[in-house]
Formats: sequence, structure tokens, C-alpha cells
Amino acid sequence: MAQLSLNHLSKSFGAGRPAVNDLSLTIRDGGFLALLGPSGCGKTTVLRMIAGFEQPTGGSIRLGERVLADEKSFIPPEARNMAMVFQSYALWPHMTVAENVGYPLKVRGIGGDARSRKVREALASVRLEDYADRRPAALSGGQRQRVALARCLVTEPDVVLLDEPLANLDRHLRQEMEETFREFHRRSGATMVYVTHDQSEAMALATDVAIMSEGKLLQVGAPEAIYAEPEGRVVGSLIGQGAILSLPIFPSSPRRLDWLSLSHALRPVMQPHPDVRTADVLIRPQDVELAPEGIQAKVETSLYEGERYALRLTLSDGQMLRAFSRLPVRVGELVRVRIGSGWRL
Ligand SMILES: Nc1ncnc2c1ncn2[C@@H]1O[C@H](COP(=O)(O)OP(=O)(O)OP(=O)(O)O)[C@@H](O)[C@H]1O
Repeated sequence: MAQLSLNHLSKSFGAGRPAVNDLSLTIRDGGFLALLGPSGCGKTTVLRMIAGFEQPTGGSIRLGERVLADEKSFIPPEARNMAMVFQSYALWPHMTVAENVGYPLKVRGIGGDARSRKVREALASVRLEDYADRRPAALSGGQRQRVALARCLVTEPDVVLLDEPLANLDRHLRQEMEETFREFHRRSGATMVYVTHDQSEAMALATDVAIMSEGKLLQVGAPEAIYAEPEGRVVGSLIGQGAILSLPIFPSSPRRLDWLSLSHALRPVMQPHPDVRTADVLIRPQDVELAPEGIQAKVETSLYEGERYALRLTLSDGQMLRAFSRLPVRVGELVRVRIGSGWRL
């Protein structure tokens, strides 16, 4: 297998803003990349170009040394050794589970014992051995999605493409299926590209997350790295919880701001230093603590979440902040908060 690389990839469907705009990205061999972004940002179009269902209008796609698409060449989907899993499962209702899973092998001319063995193995890997003779209509949503995964596994693809595969499932089932996807990734060793607009799903599943907005790639990295050091307002507001404050900051100050610099920035001064600029600073709720030495804030909402209260606070200048409290806090109460850490976006 080999790494998948997208080089200056673009796609326009006509006049207006391109659906995908000069996107470059490398997905390492055996990696699990989540493509995350708001509706209409171009995620599915990227996936469809990788699969070969759309031809790029610019740039190239390579799998190792092999060019899958560029301005001169185009390898059709069936010759790319990729498999795609859709939100809608796309199972054939008139076939049994085993027939659905074995169908891609049948198309490739593999029959007899070899086919039965591969189908059995694929069904075992998604824990559906006992459902081989059922029809899709007699399965739950999660089981149908597992059949779709088994059908994809049976062909031993180099790359598996998943387009919001959990969007039709309820929250409980989604969590269970997330584990199935991780296991599927471990077992198959395939490179996986997973499209979603759900940031917690992307963070929980993938080894790398790529964030798109308006056809462009904004940031790519490990989930922990993007959470800790997001680049810019869009990524900062898309990943994890937090509030973005506009604060007067020296441009030369570090991007990770401590309480000392934040408390200075939060205290109004009559004549700000001429070098100071207004910057967007992301504050995570877990970095905000109620403390007597802190700055004053008013509790706007307090939501009991079981193990803690989630607070929405306003600062004296009207800016909003999020915090957690282990003890109950009254709405309307004036509290003092200390912000242990902030990240300049
Ligand atoms: N076949 C097409 N013809 C014309 N425009 C298209 C076509 N496919 C997609 N687009 C446009 O390209 C843009 C990106 O669409 P795309 O489906 O890739 O977004 P997405 O991020 O996957 O969104 P969603 O999460 O809603 O599925 C949208 O503005 C969409 O209207």
C-alpha cells in the first residue's frame, strides 16, 4: 500500500466559488483521516474525486507513485482498489447479508469456496456471522452499516472512503459504531478517509483531522494538536468548546497566554500601549476557574450536566466566557474568575 496525496486539488462545477479550491493534503499509508467542516464546504466533493466519481478541474491525486487523476490522466473508480461506504448503506434489499457482502467478489469473478470463506471472515470481523442469511430489512441501522463495512472489507481495498456513515444512527448506536470503525481500521490496515461535520466523531475516530471551510483546507493534524493549537477563528470555533475573546495583546507575545498576560489584557486601561493590537483569544471552559483573585463576571446561565455545572458568563465589557463549576452557582450572581490559559488564534 502507499500514501494518498492530493496536490493542489480543485473542482469547479461552473461559475462562482469552486467547490474545492487548491487543496493539498497527504494521508499516510494506513492513516485514518477525518475530513471535517460545515455543510457545503466541499468535503464530499474531495471524497468523490478520490473515489473517481468526479474528475478534478485542477491538481492531481496520487496513490504512492501511481497517478489516479491529473490534467492528462484519469483512472476510473473500478481500477482504483478503493471502497466507499455511504450514509444510506446502499445494500441490495433482495439479497441476503452474505450475498450483499459477496457481491463485489462475484463481480470480480471470485466464486466457490474462496468467496464463501472471504464472506465468512468479513462477517466475523464485524460480528455478524449469525446474520448471514437475513435480508437487510430484518436488521437494525447499526447492523446494516456493519454489513456495508463487511462488503467493503471483503475486497481488501487500499483505501476506504466513508461519507457520513453514522449520520442516520442515534447517539448510542453511533458510539458503538465508532468502536467498530476503529476496530475495522486496525484489522484492515486500509487508509481511511472519513467525511463528517461532527467534530466529536472526527476527534474520537481519526488519527488525523483535516478541517475545511469554503473549499479550502484550513488545518490538518492529530486531534489533540488541533484542539490545543487551532489556527484561526473558524477552526477555533469548530473544534471543542470554548469562547473567543477579543483582547488587546502585544503582537510579540507568545500564542499560549498565561493568567498574568490575560489578566493585564482583561483590565481596561485609559491609554493602551501603541504597539498593542486586538487579537482573538480562545479560552477553553476547563481553563476558567472561580477564584477570589480573578476578574469579575456575571453568571448568565448555569446548566447542570451531572458531574458539573456548565456556566455561561459575561465579563464587564459584555464579552461571553464559558466555565465549569463543581458547585452550584446562581444565575445573575457576580463571581470572580481566573483564566489559567488562553490560545491566540
Ligand atoms: N454535482 C454538482 N453540481 C453543482 N454543484 C455541486 C455539485 N456537487 C456539489 N456541488 C456544490 O459544491 C459545494 C460543495 O459541496 P459538497 O457536497 O462537497 O459539500 P459538503 O461539505 O460535503 O456538504 P454536506 O456536509 O452538506 O454534504 C456546494 O456548494 C455544492 O452545492
